[in-house]
Amino acid sequence: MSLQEQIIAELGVKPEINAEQEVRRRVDFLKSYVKDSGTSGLLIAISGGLDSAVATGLCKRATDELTEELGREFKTLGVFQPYGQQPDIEHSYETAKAFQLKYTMETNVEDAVNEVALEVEHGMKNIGVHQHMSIPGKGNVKARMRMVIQYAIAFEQNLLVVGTDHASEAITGFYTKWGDGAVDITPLSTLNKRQVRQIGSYLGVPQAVLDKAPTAGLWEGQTDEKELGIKYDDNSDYLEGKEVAPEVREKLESYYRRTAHKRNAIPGI
Ligand SMILES: Nc1ncnc2c1ncn2[C@@H]1O[C@H](COP(=O)(O)OP(=O)(O)OC[C@H]2O[C@@H]([n+]3cccc(C(=O)O)c3)[C@H](O)[C@@H]2O)[C@@H](O)[C@H]1O
Ligand SMILES: Nc1ncnc2c1ncn2[C@@H]1O[C@H](COP(=O)(O)OP(=O)(O)OP(=O)(O)O)[C@@H](O)[C@H]1O
Ligand SMILES: [Mg+2]
Repeated sequence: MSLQEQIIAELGVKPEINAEQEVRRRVDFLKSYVKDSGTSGLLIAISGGLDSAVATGLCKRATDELTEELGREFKTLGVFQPYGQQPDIEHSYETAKAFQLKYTMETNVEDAVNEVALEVEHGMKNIGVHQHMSIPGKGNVKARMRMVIQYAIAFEQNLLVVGTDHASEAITGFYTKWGDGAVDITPLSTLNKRQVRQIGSYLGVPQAVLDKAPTAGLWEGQTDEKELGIKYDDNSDYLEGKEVAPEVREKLESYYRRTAHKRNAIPGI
């Protein structure tokens, strides 16, 4: 078995999908998990990007169907979490509107993130390091602060935190460990980015969101493809078992190996 075949098997990616069937399967998965968990629904952080828009569509269908079938209300709560001013925040609001979310809120992470950064910089002085936090380091604090706030709200409202990780991110480990990677349930797992977009189009994700370049939004000008040096088309081809250029294969497999610690259970002795 080649490494490509092993990765595809581990991440459970199919070479092609039927959007309608995949949506049904994933909505059913969310419904049965929520029902068994005894919670009141789902919390999804909406960034204005594609993955969270698709997850929002799935969550809303699941909680609407549960409400109808069980005769009591199940919620999908959409949480917008800008750091200061978010230039594309209108896409988050458009997503919530497209899926007719009844419950939304905005929680700005800027002050909390800057407070953490100040404490880190203060602490580092004690070991003789006099510098600001690095841009990627502070980016990870943003992702983790979002997670802290999501879990605080989820606890208060008896909700589960929904993650947006999918196979194209899992293979590269392109998420913050214990940040956006720390969630209760991942309805997009086993899909590559092309398939996430296919499902998004089927669900009615706003066109502007379907068309935009994927970004973590952790610093100005950041895009996934620029940071990783790999196009999602190539990443998706690889996960569909297709032949890709040798340099693409090498890069993907190198990210996969380096980020194994994010996908594995915590090592102990
Ligand atoms: N071998 C090992 N075994 C166990 N743990 C290991 C380890 N190597 C590092 N670590 C730990 O992992 C930490 C590094 O991992 P992590 O903190 O995640 O940091 P890292 O993987 O370096 O950075 C996160 C990456 O994900 C991207 N990201 C973040 C958030 C959202 C999105 C998005 O698409 O929206 C993308 C971000 O742009 C960046 O490229 C180290 O500080 C260390 O604590
Ligand atoms: N500004 C934000 N507000 C709310 N949630 C956010 C924000 N930034 C990131 N998130 C959360 O972190 C997740 C990971 O971000 P990621 O960029 O991978 O997904 P996305 O933005 O939904 O889609 P895309 O990858 O196409 O940009 C998001 O899906 C969302 O749940
Ligand atoms: Mg994004």
